[in-house]
Amino acid sequence: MLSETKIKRLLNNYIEKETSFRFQKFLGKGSYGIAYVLVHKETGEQYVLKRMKSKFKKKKQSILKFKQEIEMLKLLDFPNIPNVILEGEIEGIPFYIMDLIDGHTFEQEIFQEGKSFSLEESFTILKKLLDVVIKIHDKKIVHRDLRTPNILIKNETIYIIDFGLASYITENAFIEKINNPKKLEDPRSDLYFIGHFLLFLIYSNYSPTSRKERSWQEELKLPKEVQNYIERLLLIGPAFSSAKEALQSIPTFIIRA
Ligand SMILES: Nc1ncnc2c1ncn2[C@@H]1O[C@H](COP(=O)(O)OP(=O)(O)OP(=O)(O)O)[C@@H](O)[C@H]1O
Repeated sequence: MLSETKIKRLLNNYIEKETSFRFQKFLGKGSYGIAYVLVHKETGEQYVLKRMKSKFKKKKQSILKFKQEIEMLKLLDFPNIPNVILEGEIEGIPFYIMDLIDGHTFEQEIFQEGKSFSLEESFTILKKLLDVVIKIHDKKIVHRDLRTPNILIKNETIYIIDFGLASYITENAFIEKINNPKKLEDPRSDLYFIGHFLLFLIYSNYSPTSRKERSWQEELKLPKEVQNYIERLLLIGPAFSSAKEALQSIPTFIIRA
């Protein structure tokens, strides 16, 4: 079997000899892939290399899924999504090089930096996020993993990474899998995740007043329009039909002009 150490060495040799990049450091490991930071030999700019884990080498479905991630990133050729610079395969292990987004994930912002966001700031971020998500849905793609570690901010601009769980939008998916919104091949899967993301932002500014377990509605005591809005994202209330509708329905009093 091809070990992770051997594939790392082969990939290292290939990158060093055949491309304009060199390995700099390990970045992180997910369930399917491993990511490294590369440096461009001439410009000194940093990039990210992501490769499939070698244990999936014989799994056709995993290889197809990994290649689909690359195909989607190439389709999403706008600035809020990392650009694919190069793609390839070593010993049957697909990999690709993309732009490094030199910002912070919202997981870092909230849980490491201890940042808190007011209701107005949370909705300003939501608005920017929906603008990007509308463009993704326009390409018939749904991300399906819009959580705080996959949404980044850099100089007030929002970026989305990790399309490992993304799918193409399927007609009628909403009716069929309404009970499992995370897996929906429908824009409303993203809206459901965005509802949770928005709650993380709002909770960053909340200090518990009681030890009792209470629902977010009871704890946050948000204005009724805001609560209804979040309930619609979370599919507790009537679902928005699209990210565009969710954007247009943001309660106007929250964001100052
Ligand atoms: N283009 C990028 N720019 C900056 N950081 C990135 C970029 N792509 C990935 N990362 C970071 O690299 C780390 C690993 O990412 P990767 O997508 O491989 O794993 P993951 O998010 O844990 O997911 P998966 O389980 O889907 O493989 C994460 O900490 C992520 O924030």
